[in-house]
Amino acid sequence: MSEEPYHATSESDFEPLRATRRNALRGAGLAGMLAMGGASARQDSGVRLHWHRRDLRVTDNPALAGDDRLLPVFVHDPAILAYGAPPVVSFLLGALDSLREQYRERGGELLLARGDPRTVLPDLAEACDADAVTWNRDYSGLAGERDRAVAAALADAGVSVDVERFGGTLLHKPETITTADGSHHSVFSDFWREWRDREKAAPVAAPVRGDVVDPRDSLDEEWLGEASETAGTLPSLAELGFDDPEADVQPAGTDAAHDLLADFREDTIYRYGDDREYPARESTSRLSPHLKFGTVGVRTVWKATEDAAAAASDGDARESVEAFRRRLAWREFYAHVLDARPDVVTENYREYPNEIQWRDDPEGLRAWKDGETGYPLVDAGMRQLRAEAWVHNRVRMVAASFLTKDLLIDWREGYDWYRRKLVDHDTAHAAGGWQWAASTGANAQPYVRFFDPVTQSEEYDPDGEYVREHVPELRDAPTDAIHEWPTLDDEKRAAIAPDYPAPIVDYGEHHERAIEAFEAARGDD
Ligand SMILES: Cc1cc2nc3c(=O)[nH]c(=O)nc-3n(C[C@H](O)[C@H](O)[C@H](O)COP(=O)(O)OP(=O)(O)OC[C@H]3O[C@@H](n4cnc5c(N)ncnc54)[C@H](O)[C@@H]3O)c2cc1C
Repeated sequence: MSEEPYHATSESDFEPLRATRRNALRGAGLAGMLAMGGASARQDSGVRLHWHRRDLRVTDNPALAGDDRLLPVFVHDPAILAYGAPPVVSFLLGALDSLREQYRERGGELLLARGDPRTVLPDLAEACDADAVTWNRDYSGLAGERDRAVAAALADAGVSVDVERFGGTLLHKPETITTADGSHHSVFSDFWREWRDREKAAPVAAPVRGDVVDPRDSLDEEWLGEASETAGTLPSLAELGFDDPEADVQPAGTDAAHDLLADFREDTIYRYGDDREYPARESTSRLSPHLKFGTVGVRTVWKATEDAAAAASDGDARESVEAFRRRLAWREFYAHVLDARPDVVTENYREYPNEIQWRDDPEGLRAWKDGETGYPLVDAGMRQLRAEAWVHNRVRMVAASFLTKDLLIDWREGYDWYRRKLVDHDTAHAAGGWQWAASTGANAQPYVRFFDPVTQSEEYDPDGEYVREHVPELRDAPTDAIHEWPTLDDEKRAAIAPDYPAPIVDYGEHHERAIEAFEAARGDD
């Protein structure tokens, strides 16, 4: 089971890179071409190299504001791609295509390189005679480690540049919202009160024509060589080592993000308060992959909530807007937790005196992944995941609870499957969501949480609409039979939907088993 590793490395652990970097660049797309040429920079000065990562937009990007002329670059980094999967990487390529277009409209070009940023960025900074290198901060252990390594590599290469990290990914950086003793909040309600009441920055304007340099003007032709033709060439999924996604992945790019946000802000946000927990009502924003890759800025989303609140017709409508803002706060809460505890990706956040005795159950895990557990709401969610690379939050929780409590399978197995299948996979929210569902996470509740998949189905999919959409075997089943499927007798099940599986576990028995496992972990008598 693979996961973004967290190595507690410090800057001094990185080997000096200059000696090896020419070789490391060979054969790596633009980076390789850069390596083959000589390094004679043009006379242009005042160039700022901006390294795009999860901020694939030009509007509402604080790192792009300023007087220097901008040379943007994205680096396909094998160390990061190792944790990628077809849905996220396909969305990423769509987002890069859109970003490249935005730069072209401004007379510039997005440089697309492949290789180790510790070698690509110093070479490029040297080649364009950059005064500064900027990027927006990300919060995983791997990202922090990479930031330190790139800063060290720039210094080591003797490139005289200012390195500046911006906080464009969040409304409030981790160090600005803390408990009284300066540590991160582990209780969401405390965090929310403080986060909500803080003033929020407005989105910054996009750079205009003239602010952006064309690399063909900034980098010497001879030096740039073939790269001048291919600077904006996107690799294919196959070239990056990925198959096509199994799912129909939602459109990427800034236009798609802004269309979603505009529709949501005009209408859906006012029913978000009442409808957001009902998967069939399609009342959530679907912005998660855009917020993950930054094809929309969070300040822009916040501004939309201000506009919606100002236009709200009554108190209920304003409360609905507030319910959505609370979700944006969850996003930042988990990013702060990850920043403070990068190990939450692989280790329990909450300590139990004894190990939780997870079960090894390959057949149960397979049935869960394939949406064949015989629990219709769980199966609908797992099939939506494969079909759309996205799942409604309520159903993510129910499916995660089923895996970790009813099957008593380690949350890391579920995390890994979601990572491979979700288009919005985000280390912070995935670790936060999985550990919350598994009762190992940042959570104010001292008790072990269970979601009964039958009552969840009755409450949140009362007409069985969501299940019918994703589980065709149950399309013609009466609604009661959908909810009660796990407790129907075999004869009834065979008469109603002969092709849909019987439940793989008895909920009552397995509920008891999970309680015992958590009591043992807590050391209860
Ligand atoms: C087990 C589990 C795993 C999850 N994994 C991810 C993940 O990998 N990536 C991801 O973006 N979200 C994850 N979530 C959180 C949540 O399910 C999704 O953010 C949400 O369903 C996305 O749909 P939306 O954009 O329509 O959300 P909306 O309801 O419209 O919310 C707006 C935005 O707020 C943020 N948000 C909403 N709910 C949460 C939450 N509970 N935690 C953190 N941020 C939230 C997201 O950025 C979302 O796009 C997970 C939740 C669970 C229970």
